[in-house]
Amino acid sequence: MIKTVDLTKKYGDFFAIKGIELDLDQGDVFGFIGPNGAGKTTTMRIIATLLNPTWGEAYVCGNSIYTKPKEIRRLVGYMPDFFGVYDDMKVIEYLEFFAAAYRINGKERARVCNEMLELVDLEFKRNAFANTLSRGQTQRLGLARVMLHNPQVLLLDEPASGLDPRARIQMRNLLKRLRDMGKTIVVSSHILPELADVCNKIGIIDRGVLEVNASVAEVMKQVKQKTTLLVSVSGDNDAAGKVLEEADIVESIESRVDHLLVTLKKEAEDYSDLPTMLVQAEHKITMFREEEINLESAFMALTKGMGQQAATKPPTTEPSKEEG
Ligand SMILES: Nc1ncnc2c1ncn2[C@@H]1O[C@H](COP(=O)(O)OP(=O)(O)OP(=O)(O)O)[C@@H](O)[C@H]1O
Repeated sequence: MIKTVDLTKKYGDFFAIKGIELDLDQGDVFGFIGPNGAGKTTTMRIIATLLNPTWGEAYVCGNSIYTKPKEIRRLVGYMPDFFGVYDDMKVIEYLEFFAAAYRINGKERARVCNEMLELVDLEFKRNAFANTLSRGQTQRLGLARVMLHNPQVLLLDEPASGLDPRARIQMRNLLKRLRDMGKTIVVSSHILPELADVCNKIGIIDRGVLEVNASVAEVMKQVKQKTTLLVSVSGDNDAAGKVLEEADIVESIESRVDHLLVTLKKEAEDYSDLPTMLVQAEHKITMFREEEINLESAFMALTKGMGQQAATKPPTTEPSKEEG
């Protein structure tokens, strides 16, 4: 669906992105994570055919950015991180304006605009002036706009930035809805936890280089150092702890208010003997599960040291030509 090969953009001697290789299938939701200036926008704009790379290739549904940009624009909905809305336009007029630009006419235009307002939960604002919307509502209106021509691919540049927690949740739910519609989505963010439950693949970019590119499950495995189990029994947890201490795979046991925190040795893979040991010692197990990985700390582990080394200063002028 989306493929990039050695995608590189230079400004003078400065590499905004360097050798980016993506391979996304239909229905993939790719969380594109990285600090400010890492190269997320540059990559997305190239895929959207709004910016030429210095070298490398990008394809959307097999169409090359060099030879089939028009086809790509039909297939892609690109939402930039910042976009303006016109001062004197109502929400519905704003959508109708862009629907007309996509040559959606007559009854079809009214139908599509209403459908999009419904999709992003903005029907109640249909007659409000677009410039009076909150940041979250504006972002949702932006999404409605890029969905008007029913693109298969969505490139969303930081759709949740600047939103309060409630609006972030609304945005995340909306992304899930788009995912369930089968869209292929690239969505960028500074932070992994925000995207982890929406995405199936994750890329972490730092100073133009894609440092991590894997499924969410693989990324989690990579950051997971040791397995920790949460265990409790109906009687004396500490007595149960004594039983588990005997197992070779157990590294340490800590007692919490109502459960034990059992950390396994790094090499431990199978811990199915542990509940058996408890049962044989006549303990009744009330809880036995793996502690979920904390996404915040996973992200910190993955991005340790990123963005700290001073990058070569990019020139302030735009030396290469842009189209669109
Ligand atoms: N026209 C330009 N001229 C010179 N340098 C540029 C130009 N556009 C982008 N850059 C540089 O390329 C690098 C990547 O920028 P990009 O906007 O892709 O990062 P980003 O990951 O999207 O960052 P943010 O999260 O802040 O939006 C940055 O160092 C930026 O300053």
